[in-house]
This record gives sequence, structure tokens and C-alpha cells, in this order.
Amino acid sequence: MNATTFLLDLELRRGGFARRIEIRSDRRVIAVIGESGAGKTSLLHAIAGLLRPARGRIEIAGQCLFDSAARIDLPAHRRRIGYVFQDARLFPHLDVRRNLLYGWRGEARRETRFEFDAIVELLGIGALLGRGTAGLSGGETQRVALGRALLSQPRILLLDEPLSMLDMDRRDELLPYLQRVRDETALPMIYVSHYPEEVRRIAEETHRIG
Ligand SMILES: Nc1ncnc2c1ncn2[C@@H]1O[C@H](COP(=O)(O)OP(=O)(O)OP(=O)(O)O)[C@@H](O)[C@H]1O
Repeated sequence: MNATTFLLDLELRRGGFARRIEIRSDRRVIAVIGESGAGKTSLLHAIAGLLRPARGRIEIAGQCLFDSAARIDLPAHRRRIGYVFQDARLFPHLDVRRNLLYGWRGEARRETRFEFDAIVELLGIGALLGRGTAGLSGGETQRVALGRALLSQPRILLLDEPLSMLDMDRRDELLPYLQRVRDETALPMIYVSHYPEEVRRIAEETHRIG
């Protein structure tokens, strides 16, 4: 991407917590690192429309999602964001296939860029489709969560410490899938982590907050 991909200039407030965050980057894949409590998750929530900044502007890939001065505040469902949480948050009452299909509804069906079969192949989850979520390993769970996020046909992908619940061996297993998603989807991505060595394998540029 040639133009500025990420233009984030905002002030976050949450209870007694207040933080100004300024990130400007023309890279497609950036990482945000910082100590626990620095505001990384809050930043992703603000981008996703789950937390309203006290003031500021959020522009990603040329689209303005929030601008307090211009009174722009797109509702969360119109921001077209794929969000992968630390703890995956799969639906326990649905099998893997239905978890994936949950993302692929409504608007996402009308504008399909990431096809079901292609995503299943990309993430290597074909053998899991008929299974419940309870018996999945941590790495399998996160791959399904990634698939669900991609099938919602996002324009932006936000990853909040997707490896943090995994032990070292499982992290090494999941990383290549994250790299495939990065390389094959061509989506702007923000990758949040505590660990500089992990983000070096994923992101083109790292921003520290806090
Ligand atoms: N719902 C809330 N109400 C009040 N304060 C909150 C709320 N959620 C988070 N905070 C506070 O906001 C600050 C930033 O939290 P946030 O979760 O964004 O940090 P983080 O950098 O993602 O931390 P971690 O790496 O531990 O996940 C913390 O001081 C936290 O206690």
C-alpha cells in the first residue's frame, strides 16, 4: 500500500486509565507492543468500535472509522473488522463448521472475497469441521477463530495476542498459519503482543505504546 495505511491519533479513557496514542504507518502489517495495562486491547476495541475514544481520529486504508472533530463514528458492524481474541471465544454449542459459518452471514455473503473452502484449506482445518469445540487444542481453536474472522469478509484484521494462551511448541505451530494469512489475504493487520521476538516474525513495523 502506498498511501498511509494506519492513521491513529486518539485519546483513550477507561475508568482511571487515560492514554494518548499516535501511530502513523504506511506498512500493511504492524505490531503494537507494550506492557500489561498499556492500553493495547483498548486500542483494538477503539478501532473495532467497541470503545469510543475521548477524542481523535482513526483512519485505516483510506477509510475514516472515527473522527471526533468531524463527528464521524461508524457503528461496529459497518467497520468490517475481523477480530481474533486472545481466548478465541468460539461458540461452545456450535461445531467447527457452524462456528466458521457464523462469520459468513448477511452482508458477508453478498460480498464474498474469502471463500469457505479456500479459508479451510489456508488454515488446514478441513479435518476439524464436524467436531465440537471442546476437544480442540489451543492452536486448532485459534485457527478456527481466524477462519471465522476471515469469513466475515473483513477489510481489516485485528489480532489480540493470538498466541498467548499457547505453550512454546504450539506457538511455533501456529505462526506459519498467521504468516499465510498475512501473505495471502493482503489485509491491513494489527498484531498485538507482549513479545518483540514474536512480532518480528509477523509484522513489518512495530509500535510501542505506554
Ligand atoms: N472495562 C474497563 N473499565 C475500567 N478500566 C478498564 C476497563 N478495561 C480496561 N481497563 C483499564 O484500562 C487500562 C488498559 O487496559 P488494556 O486491557 O487495554 O491493556 P493491555 O495493554 O491490553 O493489557 P494486557 O497486555 O494485560 O492485555 C488498564 O489500566 C485497565 O485496568
